[in-house]
Formats: sequence, structure tokens, C-alpha cells
Amino acid sequence: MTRKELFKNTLRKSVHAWKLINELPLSDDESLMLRHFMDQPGFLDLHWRMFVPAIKGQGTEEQKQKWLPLANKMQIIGCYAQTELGHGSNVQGLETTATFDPQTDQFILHSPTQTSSKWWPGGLGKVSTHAVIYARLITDGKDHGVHGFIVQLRNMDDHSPLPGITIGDIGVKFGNGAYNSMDNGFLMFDKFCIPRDQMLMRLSKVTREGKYVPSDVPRQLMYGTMVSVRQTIVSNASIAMARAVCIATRYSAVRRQFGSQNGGIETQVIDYKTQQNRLFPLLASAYAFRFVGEWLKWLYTDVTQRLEASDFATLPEAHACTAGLKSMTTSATSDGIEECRKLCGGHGYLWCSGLPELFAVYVPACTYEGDNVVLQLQVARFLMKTVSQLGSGKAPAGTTAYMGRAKHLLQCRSSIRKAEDWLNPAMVLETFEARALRMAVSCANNLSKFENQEQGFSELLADLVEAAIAHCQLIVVSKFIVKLEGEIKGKGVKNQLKNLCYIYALHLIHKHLGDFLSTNSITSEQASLANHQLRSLYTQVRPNAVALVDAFDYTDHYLGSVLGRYDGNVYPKLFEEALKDPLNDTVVPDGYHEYIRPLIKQHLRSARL
Ligand SMILES: CC/C=C\C/C=C\C/C=C\C/C=C/C(=O)SCCNC(=O)CCNC(=O)[C@H](O)C(C)(C)COP(=O)(O)OP(=O)(O)OC[C@H]1O[C@@H](n2cnc3c(N)ncnc32)[C@H](O)[C@@H]1OP(=O)(O)O
Ligand SMILES: Cc1cc2nc3c(=O)[nH]c(=O)nc-3n(C[C@H](O)[C@H](O)[C@H](O)COP(=O)(O)OP(=O)(O)OC[C@H]3O[C@@H](n4cnc5c(N)ncnc54)[C@H](O)[C@@H]3O)c2cc1C
Repeated sequence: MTRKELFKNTLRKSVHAWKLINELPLSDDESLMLRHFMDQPGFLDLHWRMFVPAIKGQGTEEQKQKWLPLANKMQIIGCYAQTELGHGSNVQGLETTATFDPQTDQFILHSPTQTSSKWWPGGLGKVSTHAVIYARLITDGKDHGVHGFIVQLRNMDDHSPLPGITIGDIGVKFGNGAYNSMDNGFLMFDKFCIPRDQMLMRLSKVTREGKYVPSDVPRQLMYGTMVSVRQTIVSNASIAMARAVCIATRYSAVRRQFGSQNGGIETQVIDYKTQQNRLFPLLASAYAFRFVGEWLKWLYTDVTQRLEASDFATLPEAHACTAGLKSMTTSATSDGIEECRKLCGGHGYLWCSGLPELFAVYVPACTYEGDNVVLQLQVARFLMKTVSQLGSGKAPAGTTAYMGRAKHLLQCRSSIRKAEDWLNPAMVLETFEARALRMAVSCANNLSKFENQEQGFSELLADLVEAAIAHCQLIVVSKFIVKLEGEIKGKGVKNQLKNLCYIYALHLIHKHLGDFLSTNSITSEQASLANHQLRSLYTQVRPNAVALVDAFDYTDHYLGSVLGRYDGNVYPKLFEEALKDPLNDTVVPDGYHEYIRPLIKQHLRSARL
């Protein structure tokens, strides 16, 4: 499809999905599943996952009563317009202004510079009638920082931009289809006025007289919509990783190369330890991310309930966990999808393998809802704060509770003696805890050598990110172990999950061996025992690998992959797909008479001479 066709077709699908949601009717959770099966980025994502939650989280009761019924019936369509051309990560650096005019009781929205143009918001370019806009609030010449406003963008009769608004699509993005179904947009305000009651005023207010009244709740609640979406992105990472792994596993069982004895059949590539060493950790990650995603959903629900009761104690941890896990799981999934493409050899590069499109549509997850490095630095700040409070009498809680055992974890030596010890949950956990804590403490010690903490933080950014990743990996490993300790239905399922859990943990040890060795969390002998155990786990997973991806229950239609077909009938279907290509419509291609024939004839002439 051309971009225009793709965009229009996504509108058609979105509206059809909305019709089904109402007609069937579907619950909120089921509606999200429908979005998942629609399988194309579109304006509904931003409307339901960001615009509506932003109003719910930051609007007053009155504002919610006014706007939510309209949004819930989709009589208005909204997006989340925060990022600007010049600033995305640095939200405090946004330039759009919202200046209160006491004469008219309005805010004047203005884009003072080119870099202040809103740039990237999904659904903004062509669809949304409204947006939650983030702009600097100015009253009586004073800048109060960034706040949210509900703004109508387009005329409700003919969809034209309202006077004072310049709006459009930012252009083609990475890949052919992929994220191009979405109208990520730009927007500029030229002294555009909105009524005062369209500032989202749950967190702070501007009175009729123009007085700014800050609230007594943390200003970070303004970032609440991002926390909510980051949480869902973690579960989505599992879905995308599982999809790629399903394709690569099934195809690896079908594909044969080398090893033929006396004209017999060749070896299935899944039987090569190198293939297993690349593939099975990704299979394990798909399960691991699912379980940590379930836990994160619980954490998010818990913090939401606490916030409603004005208990803000767990907000920093919820922020650190959602930011860090969003970052870690999306980076691993993007890399994992690309690895799955390579695991499928040359055919993985064909569009009909389903992998190029999956990669192209998935990879911006490393950037949207917060650049992955910027987010790990938030985790690092949280860890440095926690380390600095050790010994102050305030016991670390939640995912940093292990830091409370710092005295032990800083000096303990791993008691792994044989390969099977690496299947002991307590020993594995202690190894990850020791490594995470020692990395964090090492950063804190290095930081303390700087007179200026901010300068020290800047200097140590790379180490801090690594410490944050170590902490996040510990969370994922520990939640997988917790899952195994709970009730698991199905004969033999627990054993399979156990294998995957230890593959997940041990492959991380192998991958980050430098960390584990340099922090003395393990010795090189223990590392080689871990590798030995890992190979043994691969052998145990091998007979069940296909069943473990079938368990994701993805239909062929959803997978959209000739290589990942359930029936394994890959080669005839590759031919079928090839023959569908428009280049094969004619035997002699367009351009033959114009370019190929004259070229050949010229050579023939010179050959005769
Ligand atoms: C398939 C997908 C499925 C579903 C999704 C559907 C749609 C989604 C797809 C695409 C849509 C994409 C949308 C977007 O991208 S929207 C824009 C997203 N933008 C960002 O994420 C920007 C990232 N930047 C930030 O979040 C902040 O600027 C940053 C946290 C980096 C820094 O903020 P600030 O300068 O204010 O903070 P600091 O001085 O560093 O920290 C102050 C203090 O605040 C704490 N903090 C920061 N953020 C939060 C938060 N969200 N919640 C709670 N607390 C927070 C921070 O830890 C500091 O605490 P303290 O040290 O105690 O002072
Ligand atoms: C597909 C897609 C959809 C999007 N949808 C929306 C949307 O609906 N609404 C919306 O408002 N926005 C949206 N965005 C914008 C997105 O949120 C931002 O692009 C994202 O937050 C990253 O910000 P940035 O582009 O400013 O990156 P930058 O911050 O400019 O990053 C550039 C580089 O600088 C590094 N860097 C930046 N700051 C630091 C630092 N402090 N320390 C170390 N390194 C640093 C980063 O790691 C990165 O390598 C979308 C983006 C994409 C790609």
C-alpha cells in the first residue's frame, strides 16, 4: 500500500474495531486485545492509552465529567502532545507557552520558536480533534513550569485546523509499512486562546484572578500517563519477543543444513548448540517478560490505589520499575527480533518471514515513552539515593529490599560448587543481588569522590546505566523465581518453566560475565559451571522447544510469517509468496526495452567489431 492507502486502511480497521467493541460489547481488557489483534499502530492507541488516562489522572472531577463522556464515546478524538522538535527527553525543557490572560480569562498558547513546535505525537497529524498539550504555564510574567491543557485542534464540522493552529504529518518513518500507519504529527500555535478551565487542574490551579495555586501532591504525578503506558509496554515486549521466537523456533526445526551421513537427511539447525545458545535465551526472555509484566501490572495497580488515598510513598519505586523495565525489555526485544531474523538465515530477510516488519514496527519502543538510556538513568538516580540512605535507619523496601542486606551481600562469596547448584534459586538470586548491589555501591563510591554530585553523575553515566540494568535484570530473574514458587497448572509445565527460568538467569551471567567477575560475585570456575549447566538446560528444552512456542497460541494469520507456519510447510509457501510479487506479473520486466535490451545489444555490437 502507499502511505495514503495504509493510513486510510488503518482508519477503516480502527473504526471497525470500535464498532465491534460497542456492538458485542467488549470489556476494557477485551478492547485492548482487539487493538492487539488489529496489529497496526493507529490513533486509537493514543486516544485510549494516553489522552483519556491523562484527563483521568490530571483532570478535576468537573473536567472529567465534561471531557470523559465525550472521549469515551469517541465524539472527540484525542492525542498526547508533549514532545517538541527541540525537546523530547527533557520535559522540563519544553518551550510551548500557555500564558494566562486575566482580561479574557483565557490561556494563550504559543509556539515561540521553530524548536517549540510539537513534533511526534501519534494521531496528531491528521486525525485528532483534541489533544492534551504540555506547555509552560505563565501567570503574571512568572514561569511555573510545564503543565497539561486540553485543547481543541480541529473544527468539529469539517475537520479543518482552528485559526491559529498549523498542523500536519511529520513524514515517512523507518520501514515500509510499520509505524507509517500512524499520523505522527507537528503542531504550532500562533497565540491560540483556550478557556481557563481547560488547564488540567487536579495537580495545580490558576484562579480567575490569575493566581497560581500549586498542589500539595508531588508534581511528578503530571508524568503519570507515561508511567501507565511504560507498564503496558513491558507486557507488550513479551508479546513481540514471543512472536519473533515462535517464527525462529518453528523454522529452526524445519530448516536442515549439513550433517548428512551416507545420503541421509541433514541436521535440523535447531540441533546446533550455537543456534540453541542464541535462540533459547530469547524463548526464555519471552516467558520472563510476561511474568515480570504481570507483576508490574500488580505494582502499578497498587500504586494507583495508594495515590488515590494520597499515599505517595511507593511512587518513586513505581517510577523506577516502570522506567527501568520498559527500557530493559524493549532493548532486549528489539535485539531479540533482529537475532531471530538472523537465526532464520537468508529467508529471514524476506518480508514474508514476518520479521522485518515486526522489527520495523517494534524498534521505536526503545525511544517512545522515554529513550531507554534516559530511563535507565532515572533508575540509577533512584539506586544512588537508596544506597546513600543505607545505614540511615530507613530500610529499603520493595525491589531494593535486598540492599538492606548490604553488609552480607558486599562480602559474601558464592557457594556454587557444582553445575547443578546453578539450579538452586537462593544461590542464583544471591549472585544477582551481589552483582547489582556491588555495581551500585561502586558507582556511589566513585560519585562520592566528586565535589559536585551532578558533575560526578555526568562523568559516570555509562557505569550508572550498567548498574541500573543489573538491578532490572535482578528484578526479572526474581519475579520468574517467584512465579515458579506459586501454583502452576499442567503436568510437567513447572519443569519446563524451571528450565527456562535458569536459562534466562544463566545466559545473563554469560552475557555480562565481566560484571559478575569484576564484582567478585562469582569466580571464573563458577562461571564455567554456569556454562556447563546452561548447555545441559538447552538439551532439556530442545525436545519441547516447538511446544513451548506453540503455547503462545499465535495463529498463522497473526504471525504473518511463511517461516513460522504451524504446519512447517515452508518451501512451497515461499514459492507461492514469491510468485505473488508484482515483478513476477510479467516474464519480461518493465524496463527491458528501455534499459536491458539496448545495453546487451551494445555489447553484442562491440563483440562483433
Ligand atoms: C504497543 C504499545 C502499546 C501501548 C502503548 C500505546 C501507545 C504508545 C506508543 C507510542 C506513544 C508514545 C508516546 C510518547 O512517547 S509520549 C512522550 C514520552 N516522553 C517521555 O517519556 C519523556 C521522558 N522524560 C521524562 O520522563 C522526564 O523528563 C525525566 C524523567 C527524564 C526527567 O524529568 P525531570 O527533569 O522532571 O526530573 P528529574 O529532575 O530527573 O527528577 C525529578 C524527580 O521526579 C522523579 N520522576 C521523574 N519522572 C517521574 C515519574 N514519571 N513518576 C514519578 N516520579 C518521577 C525523579 O525520579 C526525581 O525524583 P527525586 O530524585 O526523588 O527528586
Ligand atoms: C514512533 C514514535 C511515537 C511517538 N509518539 C509520541 C506521542 O504520541 N507523544 C509525544 O509527546 N511524543 C511521542 N514520541 C516522542 C518520544 O517520546 C521521544 O522521541 C522520546 O521521548 C525521546 O526523546 P528525544 O527524541 O528528544 O530524544 P533525545 O533526548 O534527543 O535523544 C537523543 C540521544 O541523546 C541521548 N540523551 C538524551 N538525554 C540524555 C541524558 N540526559 N543523558 C544521556 N544521554 C542522553 C539519548 O540516549 C539518545 O541517544 C514518539 C516517538 C516515536 C519514535
